[in-house]
Amino acid sequence: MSVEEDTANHGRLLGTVRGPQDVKRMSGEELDVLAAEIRDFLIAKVSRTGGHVGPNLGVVELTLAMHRVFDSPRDRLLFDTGHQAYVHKILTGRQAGFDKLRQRGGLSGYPSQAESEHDLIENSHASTALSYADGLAKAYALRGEARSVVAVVGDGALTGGMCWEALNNIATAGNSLVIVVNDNGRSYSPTIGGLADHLSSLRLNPGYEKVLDTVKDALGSTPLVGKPMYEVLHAVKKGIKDAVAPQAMFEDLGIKYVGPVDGHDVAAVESALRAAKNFGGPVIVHAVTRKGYGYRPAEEDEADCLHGPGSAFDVETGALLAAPSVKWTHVFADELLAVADERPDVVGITAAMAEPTGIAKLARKYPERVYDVGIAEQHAATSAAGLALGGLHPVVAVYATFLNRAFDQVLLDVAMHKLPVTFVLDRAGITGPDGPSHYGIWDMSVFGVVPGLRIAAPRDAATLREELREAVAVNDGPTVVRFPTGAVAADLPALRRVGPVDVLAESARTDVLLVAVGSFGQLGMEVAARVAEQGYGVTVVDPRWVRPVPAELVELAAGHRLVVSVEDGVRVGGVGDALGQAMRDADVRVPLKDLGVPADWHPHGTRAQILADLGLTAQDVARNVTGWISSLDATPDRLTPSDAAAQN
Ligand SMILES: Cc1ncc(C[n+]2csc(CCOP(=O)(O)OP(=O)(O)O)c2C)c(N)n1
Ligand SMILES: CC(=O)[C@@H](O)[C@H](O)COP(=O)(O)O
Ligand SMILES: [Mg+2]
Repeated sequence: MSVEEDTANHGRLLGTVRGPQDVKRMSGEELDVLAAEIRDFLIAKVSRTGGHVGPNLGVVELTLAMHRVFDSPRDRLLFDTGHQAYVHKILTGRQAGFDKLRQRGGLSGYPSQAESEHDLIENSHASTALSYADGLAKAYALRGEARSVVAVVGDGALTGGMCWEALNNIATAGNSLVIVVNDNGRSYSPTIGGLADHLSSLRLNPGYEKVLDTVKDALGSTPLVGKPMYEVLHAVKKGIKDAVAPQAMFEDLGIKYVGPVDGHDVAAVESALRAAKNFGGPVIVHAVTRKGYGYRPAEEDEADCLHGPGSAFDVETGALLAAPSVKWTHVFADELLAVADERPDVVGITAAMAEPTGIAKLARKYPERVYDVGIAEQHAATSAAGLALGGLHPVVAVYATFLNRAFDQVLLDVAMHKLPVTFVLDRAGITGPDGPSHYGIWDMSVFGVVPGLRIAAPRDAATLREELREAVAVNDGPTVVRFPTGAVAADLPALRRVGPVDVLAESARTDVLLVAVGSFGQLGMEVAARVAEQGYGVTVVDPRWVRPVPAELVELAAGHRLVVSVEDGVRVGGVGDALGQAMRDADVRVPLKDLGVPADWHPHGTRAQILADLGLTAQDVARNVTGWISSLDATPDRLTPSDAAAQN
């Protein structure tokens, strides 16, 4: 089936859209049909690949209006977080790519400059778009370029501190700039905080609740997929008005406010955007939308409106097709609850991701002991410091990649004060579909330099439970427990423990000490088996607490001919690097090879694919180890201290 045929199957009009200019000349009726066809397309495609179906169903009309009012790429359209840019990609000639959405070599789930001149921000971390917009608008003003800058920012992203730093500057700069607040009332779950309450007070304009409910009921009776829903959407075009109301919070900042406008009415959004475009200064257009709009399984998904199913899902129900598995997150959630039952001082913090991080389980039993701070990881870290100063032991659960932005807070607000805060980093290491800005590969290097901070990397469920308990038992400094995405690794019992270090395998020969960090424990066992076939003895160890490097690891190194470390984190400054330094400090002159992730922007794909691309598989590591140890045989004069000691 050709791309045209495939696209046409999702709608006659959609098949004619090759770029933004094709939507500029469409009539209102055609736009309603196109919006329905785009929804049909999104549901059909993303249900096969997984992805951010809920957020994108909520911005169909919004994105159509933006591309009709502005001239991308001369005018710059920015998407905060970027997970809601699928419609933008559909309108900018990338419909054919959706069959390989978020797959290696296929379409990124976020804007990508390599894909299109229409894309700019590739970082999937929230709350950055307004800062980019401020900078861009200043550049165009200074260069005398009459180009519009439009930034779409979600109500969730707006709870991030950077947004307010940007708004403060945007107001002062006074440059022409359009900020579209895509207000669907949710991050994953309902957006928290005073700002969210303020936005909802605007949304509660009686005109909107009634009309949106009418739309919802009408859409509810429409077939989910297939025949376009335009007659229903068409029926609501009339009767929805822009409500241009002065808004103290924003206007006092010096930023004009337009809205709230119904974000599902192309004409209404267009008129608001045109007004904003021509205003000659910064303007906020407050668009009220529904996450998952027009797709009942998403609209009715209490947890997160099908925010981002990680894989294929059933179109009729929205349920994932893959068989459920026990995830690292589930093990953490269960153990945290068990700890909280015993420790009334233990509290939880989430940055708008209670369900994805497992903290929601604690919140369901102890709602008063869990704090959702919004998408505000910096605040989460220092608020945790406050909680600790108040005599509690906070557990801050975030994805590893998102803690990067709170380095200063962890270093100087938590660690310098030697405060008992535990950071649980889910999705540590290579994750896969979300690509480079989601890879949690920096934590063991970046936070490994923090004085007094200890990092644990469990290898399975048993050690996750054990190391979480060890972490919350530490009361003289911060701790980190980090684990990867996906199904938890099978339990891997230790033969014996040397200090904090678990010995997983050993042999009569002590040729190689293989330091398998965290979930690479199983890989280490497979490597040992492969290398043993070549006649060499491998001792496989799991340090468990990887930073600072345990002294016992250095002692074990001294008894071997070669040390190899392998970690799901960047090499530079990683565990292997730190072990090498510790060995040098102890004058242990055994050759060390440290394997890990190169510090680079690695493409999206599956976790397994990316690790294979990086040579982080048992087969590749075994081949390298065998090569290294056999080359040592070939150069007997290069004795190691252990060999020399053995000769005396
Ligand atoms: C710094 C950071 N923290 C957490 C996330 C995870 N995350 C991705 S989308 C999202 C919710 C965004 O809500 P909103 O901005 O309202 O956009 P919507 O999905 O509602 O369109 C979150 C928390 C992130 N991308 N960046
Ligand atoms: C956009 C974002 O940051 C999250 O929605 C992310 O896509 C979730 O990833 P997981 O699928 O690993 O929960
Ligand atoms: Mg939102």
